[in-house]
Amino acid sequence: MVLSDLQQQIRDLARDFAREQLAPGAAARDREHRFPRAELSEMGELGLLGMLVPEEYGGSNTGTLAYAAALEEIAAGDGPCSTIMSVHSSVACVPILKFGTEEQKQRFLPKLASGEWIGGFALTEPQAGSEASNLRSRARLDGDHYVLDGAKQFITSGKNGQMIIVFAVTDPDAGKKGITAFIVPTDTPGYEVVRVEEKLGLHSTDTCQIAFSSMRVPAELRLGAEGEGYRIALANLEGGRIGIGAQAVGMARAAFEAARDYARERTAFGKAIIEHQAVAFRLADMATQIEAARQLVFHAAALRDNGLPCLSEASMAKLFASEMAERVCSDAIQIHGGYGYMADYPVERIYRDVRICQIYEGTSDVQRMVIARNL
Ligand SMILES: CC(C)(COP(=O)(O)OP(=O)(O)OC[C@H]1O[C@@H](n2cnc3c(N)ncnc32)[C@H](O)[C@@H]1OP(=O)(O)O)[C@@H](O)C(=O)NCCC(=O)NCCSC(=O)CCS(=O)O
Repeated sequence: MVLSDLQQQIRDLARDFAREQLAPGAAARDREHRFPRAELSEMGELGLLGMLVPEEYGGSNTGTLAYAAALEEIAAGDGPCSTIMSVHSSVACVPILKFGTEEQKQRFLPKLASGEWIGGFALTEPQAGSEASNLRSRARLDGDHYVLDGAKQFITSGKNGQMIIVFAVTDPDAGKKGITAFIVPTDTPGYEVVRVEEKLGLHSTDTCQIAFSSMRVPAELRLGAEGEGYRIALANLEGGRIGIGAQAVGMARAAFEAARDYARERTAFGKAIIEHQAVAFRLADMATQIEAARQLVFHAAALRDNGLPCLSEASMAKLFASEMAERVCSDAIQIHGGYGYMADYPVERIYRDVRICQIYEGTSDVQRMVIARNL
């Protein structure tokens, strides 16, 4: 897949920003568990947080392929920033764009596209991960408000974000067709961050358990029709999975580049270790796997840009890229030897950050289920 001149320019802008503004502070933010608020504001100013939003709503409207290329670059500079960007763009902005009323689009998209607001997506519950329709959160209509009660788990930007798309059951007898989506500003009374999870990687993102107790959401913030929520969730996760594939490629590439550069510098047995065939072949395999994953991601993105079905292709891209990325990051550590295991070198952090790509927005086995259903 060859990017157009414009897509290359957008990718290069993201690459320069990620190298100059994100990568230098990534280790410190990881160590200090610091949310990248200033960095996100800069990303908003550059148009990187509104890439899937049309200009009329304040976005840069670059399309999914340019978005995937840019997201790879952001991920190569800083995995956590790419997670926030991916969730914000694919599963917070796009649902409003696709299913929102004109009033909802006017009210929320400009703030999201500029980065003034960061968005999230709350489908998962403590008992409902892969079986996403098994929701217990309830929403009942009371006058001109819905009243929401329940809990959500693993919600990116649940604390530091300003708006979350929330899924809850409005008709318990209707199964998957009883789920409804809502746009919930996080300052809504009754929205509570119960805890921010401690986790293996992505330390500068907030991954939250959220509780809603008698949370009153105005009826005009219902997204789509009553009962349409599950379809909205799955349709947007399809796009989200392309983004996570791109993130995985970017983090794998960063680990690969660190290993390649280290192999050029480090000597053993009288020569740079890259001149040893074992190391050179390992690097060649890593580069090949990264390129293969990138092409799967770009292919799914191009299908989506052309309005073509890409359910399986999005799952294939996420599955292959995320599993590839763990192998490549592990190989990158191996090439660094003992130093690769130490926090002084970036591969240790990237290895921790990339692991989640096989889990969130659908585990590898969920992707296999989706692919297998469509064989
Ligand atoms: C494992 C699953 C894929 C199983 O799905 P289901 O069997 O429950 O769903 P279906 O019955 O097939 O579909 C229901 C309904 O939706 C329509 N649909 C499905 N996919 C699409 C699509 N891509 N585009 C449009 N519409 C779609 C389908 O046609 C059906 O409609 P009708 O009944 O025909 O009208 C699924 O459960 C699954 O994906 N599980 C994983 C969930 C997951 O990824 N969770 C993570 C959420 S992320 C989060 O909450 C916070 C973390 S974060 O990222 O911050």
